[in-house]
Amino acid sequence: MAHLTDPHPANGADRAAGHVARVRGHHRSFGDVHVLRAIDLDIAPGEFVALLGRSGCGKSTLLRSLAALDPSPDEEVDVRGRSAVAFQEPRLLPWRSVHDNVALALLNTPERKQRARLARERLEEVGLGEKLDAWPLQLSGGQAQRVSLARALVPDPSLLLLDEPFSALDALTRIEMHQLVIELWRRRQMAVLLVTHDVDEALLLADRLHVMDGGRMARTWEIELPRSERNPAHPDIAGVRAEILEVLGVRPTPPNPNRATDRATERATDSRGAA
Ligand SMILES: Nc1ncnc2c1ncn2[C@@H]1O[C@H](COP(=O)(O)OP(=O)(O)OP(=O)(O)O)[C@@H](O)[C@H]1O
Repeated sequence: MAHLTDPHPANGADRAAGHVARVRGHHRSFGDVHVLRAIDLDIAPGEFVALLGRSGCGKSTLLRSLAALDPSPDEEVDVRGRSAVAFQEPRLLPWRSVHDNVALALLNTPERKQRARLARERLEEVGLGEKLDAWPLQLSGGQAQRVSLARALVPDPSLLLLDEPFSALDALTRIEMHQLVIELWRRRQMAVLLVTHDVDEALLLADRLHVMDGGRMARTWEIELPRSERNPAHPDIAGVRAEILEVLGVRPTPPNPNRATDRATERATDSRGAA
């Protein structure tokens, strides 16, 4: 496992050559408040990148720049191919069926039958083929989040942006969603940028972790260990975890490897100074 402490990783140039996203010297201010300061980030095709940091450090603002939800100069933010976002709240229309919530994202597909087929396929992909006619209010939180993911997959994104999509879910549902996202990422070979407060989630899912602090990239880690071996008790994982918590200013509490839910429930939240 390589620990890259330089905010400008040595292999950044290689990544930039075939990137889906390249951010260079990106600044963003709201009035007098500088929210993003000289951000550099490269995401290669098929990479899984996690973005951690205390509340207000600018994670969602950076994600919004990558999703082109906020305007950014082309020379600062360059995203190739299509990007799509799923948010913490599924943002479904309650008066539309599950199927229609996904089909509505297919407005560029003029033919109704084709829209219906594509919406069904996306919902089957996230394991909701049986819920086409259900109403959003009839769904569990995890199912609603699956619909949100199905909708994000509509444009076949080369970059999927996930803004804390699992943080409102119970621990066991979160574990199922982790499996689903990894399955989708492998099958579709898309890049994923996951914004999360959950250090263990980031360590389990991502190839590369960035910690932001005060609008800057503070530190980067690359995780080369196969996901199947990413046990919280593994010395490499435990070591990186401790380093991340230190950068976040959180006193670590060791996870109990005998309880699967510990990994999902223990979170380094911003509001508490110590865990
Ligand atoms: N449209 C806006 N207008 C003014 N200030 C904003 C706007 N969007 C974000 N900010 C401010 O920018 C800062 C960074 O916000 P951002 O949502 O990016 O942080 P974050 O790291 O994602 O936080 P959290 O983890 O709580 O979601 C915050 O202080 C926030 O209040």
